[in-house]
Amino acid sequence: MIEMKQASFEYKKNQLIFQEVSWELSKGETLSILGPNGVGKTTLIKCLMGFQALKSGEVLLDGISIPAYAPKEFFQRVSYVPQAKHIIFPYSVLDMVLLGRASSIGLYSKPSSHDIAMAKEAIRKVGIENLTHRSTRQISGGQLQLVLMARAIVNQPEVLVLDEPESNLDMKNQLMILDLLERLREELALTIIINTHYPNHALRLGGKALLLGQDDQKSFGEASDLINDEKIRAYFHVDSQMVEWQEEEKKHQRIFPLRISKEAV
Ligand SMILES: Nc1ncnc2c1ncn2[C@@H]1O[C@H](COP(=O)(O)OP(=O)(O)OP(=O)(O)O)[C@@H](O)[C@H]1O
Repeated sequence: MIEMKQASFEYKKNQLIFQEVSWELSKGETLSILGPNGVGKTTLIKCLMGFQALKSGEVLLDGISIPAYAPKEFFQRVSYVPQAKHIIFPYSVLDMVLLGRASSIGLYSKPSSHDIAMAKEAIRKVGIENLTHRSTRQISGGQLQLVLMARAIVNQPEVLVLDEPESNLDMKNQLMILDLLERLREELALTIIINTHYPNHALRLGGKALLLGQDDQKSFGEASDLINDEKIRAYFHVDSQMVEWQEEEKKHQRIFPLRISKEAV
């Protein structure tokens, strides 16, 4: 459904950020992108969204290369959720979510009752109806992240791309975001691509993972296979301990960082 094929990118000539990265996702699958700071995760997401042009390789949506799509169609089908910390405008929650309808509303028109109904439905889906008329300046970071998620789903996209949506949130809000992603995936069959610093969030979300590391390291596969003590040492230079347990017939895995690996020093 969406795939990256042999993708390479450089900001400066002959300084590759990533090289020949490939992965593919079916409809309704999740991809977690993991790797140390500065390795190129955000850059890869920018290339995926077409905000940066690849040096070589391509991104295909339903087998068609992104530049072949009219931007309006592409951005209706593939929606991006930025990190909440970058939002500074004093819009109400409803107006912020309506911004997601901007491409359908037209430059000089007012939102129709249909646009407003869609915005309210998106607000309901993420569970923040009580904030509808609040200013986005007067809500918490976790609540703002939910507003941005409502804005991203207002056009009923097929793919949701999120750049570290849980990074500045406390434990409860992190779990709220993960629960919401799981619910949206179930209810809307959304394909989810998430850039995260938390291997445990990738394990919790399940599906696929892409590991990016230094010296052109890269691995793609099932999150539950890929995330293990050996890979955490190789990619993050940290010794870790995987813990597994059974709950309601379901096997769970979480990985705990123990110390900086001696092998890496
Ligand atoms: N606009 C830019 N121009 C030049 N170099 C850039 C630009 N943006 C990022 N870089 C560099 O590209 C590399 C990858 O950056 P990127 O932000 O993609 O990494 P990341 O894995 O998302 O990092 P983090 O986990 O810290 O968010 C870094 O070395 C960064 O300094």
